[in-house]
Amino acid sequence: MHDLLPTRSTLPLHDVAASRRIETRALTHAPDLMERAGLAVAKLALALRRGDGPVWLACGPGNNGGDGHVAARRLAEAGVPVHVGLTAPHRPALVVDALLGLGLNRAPSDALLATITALQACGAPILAVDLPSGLLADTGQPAGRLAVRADHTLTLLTLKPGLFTGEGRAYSGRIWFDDLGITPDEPATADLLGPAGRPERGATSHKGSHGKVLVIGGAPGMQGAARLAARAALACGAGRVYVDLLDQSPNEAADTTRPELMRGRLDDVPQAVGVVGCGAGTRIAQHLSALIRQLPRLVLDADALNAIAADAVMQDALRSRRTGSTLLTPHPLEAARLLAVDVAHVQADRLAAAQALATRLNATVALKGSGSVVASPGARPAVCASGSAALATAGSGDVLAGWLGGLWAQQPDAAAHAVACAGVDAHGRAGEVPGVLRAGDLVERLAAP
Ligand SMILES: NC(=O)C1=CN([C@@H]2O[C@H](COP(=O)(O)OP(=O)(O)OC[C@H]3O[C@@H](n4cnc5c(N)ncnc54)[C@H](O)[C@@H]3O)[C@@H](O)[C@H]2O)[C@@H](O)CC1
Repeated sequence: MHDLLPTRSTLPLHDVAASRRIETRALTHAPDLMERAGLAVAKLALALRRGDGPVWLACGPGNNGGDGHVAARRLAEAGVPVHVGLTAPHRPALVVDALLGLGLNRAPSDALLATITALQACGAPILAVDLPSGLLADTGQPAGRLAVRADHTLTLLTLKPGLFTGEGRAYSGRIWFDDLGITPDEPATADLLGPAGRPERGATSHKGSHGKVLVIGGAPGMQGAARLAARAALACGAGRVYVDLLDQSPNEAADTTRPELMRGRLDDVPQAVGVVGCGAGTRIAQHLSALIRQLPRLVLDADALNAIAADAVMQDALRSRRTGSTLLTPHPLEAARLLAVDVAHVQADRLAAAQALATRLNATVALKGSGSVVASPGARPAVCASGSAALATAGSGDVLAGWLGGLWAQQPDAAAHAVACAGVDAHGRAGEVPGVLRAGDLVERLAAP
């Protein structure tokens, strides 16, 4: 059993169907799985309980509840007072939520909601078994109006996508994992991203070795967005970064506080990685067709995505680009516009929405938000477990787009999917601070070795 985040390597995620298949096969040679699960829960409960009161184990009707009963027996054997039931004991030292796990298949009944409310109100820390009860394992959405908000979740046998995307991080608390001694014999449904190294900088390399980025955006009043993207591309290590501001005479400096940045246009650097759309407003629409046609590698963000959502011809142009050469970085509302659905639909199943968009536009999609999803046509999707609410701030998306452009410039042979996975994870890790992170400071944190 170990504390899972931050991840140290890329790990497999398995959805409910895959987890069930793994479990069924494992049971043929390890029939004591539930004993192993219950023991793991008891061990963690011992470490987490606060005070001498009883450990309250709220056990549901299925095997999740079964894990809870085994844990209760193990705790009692260790001399720990336990209370098994659906109503709260006096001053519990810990609550073990073993109401529902993988088997959740409908909105919780009123009776179940009452228990969830009681365990939430009793004041003790909550340890959820496998999943917080009421949270859907595949999507990270509550099945009804309430799910348990756990302080800790010990997930068993497999890692479920819903712990890491959608609302998963808000409900799961600190995530622990015990594989119960079983190696999954089933392909991952998705990857949980681990840290990726930075592009190598050879001892004899020069700026020409590290590629070019062209940032196009910054309409009236929104130049900061394009400048943040450009600074991020520069901080990432791109050899040359050019900015085409849509609100400036070509003779003005790109960014007076960053003299390393240059002015440039598509015709000046036709082979650059394009980072298009940051603070671009509606003006970007008139440039997009040429950019989509000409730039060999393209990161499209913000207003570029909105313009594409509104133009079927542009969508066709995007589809006809070489697979692996386009990277879209929508937030959920932008993804919803591109898919012609509402945001709730996107958030209800972020993995599915990102995959649908990737297929529809023949592009890699980095769907932002808690548990960013990277999806590409024909590739296994990835979920990013890093990041925090500190990133919920103006400009952090511009920084991501620029960072992705900078990474790609240095790895001309990389497909968009690999670039997106590396960049999204690095951005998330740099954003793991308490409080709020200003986007300019995020660039510096990303750049730090
Ligand atoms: N079988 C085994 O040996 C193992 C089981 N494990 C545990 O087993 C769990 C899965 O067990 P189950 O498949 O029995 O599923 P659950 O225990 O999650 O729940 C299944 C039961 O809950 C009911 N239910 C579903 N949604 C409900 C709702 N909204 N309101 C009220 N009742 C609802 C179902 O009708 C069914 O009776 C895993 O999450 C994990 O905790 C793991 O520990 C691995 C080992």
